[in-house]
Amino acid sequence: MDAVLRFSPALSDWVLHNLRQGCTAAQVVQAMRAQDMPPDAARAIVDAFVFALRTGSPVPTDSVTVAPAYRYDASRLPPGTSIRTADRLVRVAARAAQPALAVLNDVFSAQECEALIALARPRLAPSTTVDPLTGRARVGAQRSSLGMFFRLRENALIARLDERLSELMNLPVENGEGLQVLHYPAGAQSLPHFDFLVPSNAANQASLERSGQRVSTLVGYLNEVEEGGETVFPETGWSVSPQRGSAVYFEYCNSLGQVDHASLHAGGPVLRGEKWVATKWMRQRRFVAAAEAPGP
Ligand SMILES: O=C(O)CCC(=O)C(=O)O
Ligand SMILES: [Fe+2]
Repeated sequence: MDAVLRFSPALSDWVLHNLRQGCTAAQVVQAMRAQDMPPDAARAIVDAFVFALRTGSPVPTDSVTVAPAYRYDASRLPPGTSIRTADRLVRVAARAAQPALAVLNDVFSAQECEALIALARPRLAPSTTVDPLTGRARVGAQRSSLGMFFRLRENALIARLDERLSELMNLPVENGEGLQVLHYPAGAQSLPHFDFLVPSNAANQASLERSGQRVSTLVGYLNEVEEGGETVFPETGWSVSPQRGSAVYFEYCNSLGQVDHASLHAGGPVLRGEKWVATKWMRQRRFVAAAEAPGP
């Protein structure tokens, strides 16, 4: 059951100030605990502010609603130090539990990476993010990358990769959104964001009703970045370095439908060279794009 936690507007101003100055959530929680705030209350308050700032929702002024803590299910990723799919042996380089995350090597061959880049390059357009307030695609103030989507199984290569990622992510191919390729030129980045759709935004309702929540992401690295471009998880201090053919996999929606705020992540600035990634997002149910949905 949700509980309401009240606090002074002065505390609200102080939390906001510190987060805007670049303090991490953990640092702000620590400072509140040092002032004898109970740890769970400090965590819930700071979490609500981080969520509001990252999703463009209104920031709390004197109270937050505390939802039950995220319950971690067993990871959908198959166990073991390597995972054999129909056509490939993927090696598990590292796993973390909270958020459920893994670094995977040999997900894509060098030839597959090159082919994906060559197919995507002529179709790139300025990346959009889903506007957290309207739910509509918006050319990104949050991103400075270029992107495109393949249709599910649109050619033999994409069909093979859709199958492989479905096996790794342990959900049907049909639950996947079309593979997205992003290109970050030098200097580009994506700011910290959640991949799940913020349910409180009315404009996300239609997509959530059609296909359910996004539950997991696999970001595959298609080239060697000379410097920078790590995928960073600021809530946990994790950072994954891009390496051609490798991927970072993470989960953020459990069987209760709760979403995990620890999955906040960003594409760090590309300092030298360029960065290409292929991203697969999985839904709770078959993915139905807006264009396929029956009209009103
Ligand atoms: O570029 C990255 O490292 C992260 C990409 C990402 O977060 C996304 O595509 O949603
Ligand atoms: Fe993301």
